[in-house]
Amino acid sequence: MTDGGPALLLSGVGVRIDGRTILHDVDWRVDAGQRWVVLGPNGAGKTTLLRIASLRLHPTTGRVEVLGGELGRIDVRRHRQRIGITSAAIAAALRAEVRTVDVVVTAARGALEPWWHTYEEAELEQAHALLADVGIGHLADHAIGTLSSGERQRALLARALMVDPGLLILDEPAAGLDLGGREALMAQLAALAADPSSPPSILVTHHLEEIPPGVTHALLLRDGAIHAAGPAAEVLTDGPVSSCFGVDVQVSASDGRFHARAVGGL
Ligand SMILES: Nc1ncnc2c1ncn2[C@@H]1O[C@H](COP(=O)(O)OP(=O)(O)OP(=O)(O)O)[C@@H](O)[C@H]1O
Repeated sequence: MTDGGPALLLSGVGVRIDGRTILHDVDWRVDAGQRWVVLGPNGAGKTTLLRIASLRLHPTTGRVEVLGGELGRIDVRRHRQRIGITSAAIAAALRAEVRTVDVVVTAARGALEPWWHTYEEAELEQAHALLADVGIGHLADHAIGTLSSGERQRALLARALMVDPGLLILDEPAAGLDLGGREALMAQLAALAADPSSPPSILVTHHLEEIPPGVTHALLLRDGAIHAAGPAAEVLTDGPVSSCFGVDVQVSASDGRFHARAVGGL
């Protein structure tokens, strides 16, 4: 983090592609100690928003500041190195034969293959320690392609943490996991959230059940615009969630977890 400033600051951000508005007038601030969840219907613009937050897309309008650097005035490649990210795109880009520990350590150079760079013993030790932290230390020497989906997600989480990030971005980390895999990941993310030294984070999901305990804030996106944003306990409630998704839902919360179910006829 930088001088107590925001990890992420978006002002008047808009994205237009081929004459179509994908994001519109987004103002958003993520501060130290905050853990955000971003929710919204298919096509709402969540992935586009994450691409901007991770410095992978320039907006058409507005201002983007990440970890103290303003987009347009920073070396984007170097700055990206300070953002830990897990996404299906990274998972898909990994060659199945790469060892799990190499999937983690290569993040230190922004690489996907171990032979492109040399790594110090201390970096390999850190990668092993991170795998142990996320509960899969015993799989360090296994090829990433042999891991279950849940184990792979945890390996990606370790990879994201390898860069000692100032901002952690998790794009649908629980997508496709079975109940056991999802709950193990939720426990892992809850432990991370409970650690005061963890960086601020942004997690995108489609399901309230995939929000880990410890999330502090929520942003609801609809049609490319912010529908609601603020403390999770206020935003993740019947009214805002129902109107965002266009479905009458009842939201319940217990022990830091959220559940939504439709009420009335669909
Ligand atoms: N490169 C692009 N060219 C054209 N349209 C795009 C491009 N990227 C995104 N879009 C469109 O922008 C809208 C928002 O897409 P985005 O992927 O950000 O939504 P999302 O909220 O992540 O959706 P989902 O929940 O389905 O993953 C969609 O209608 C999509 O088709």
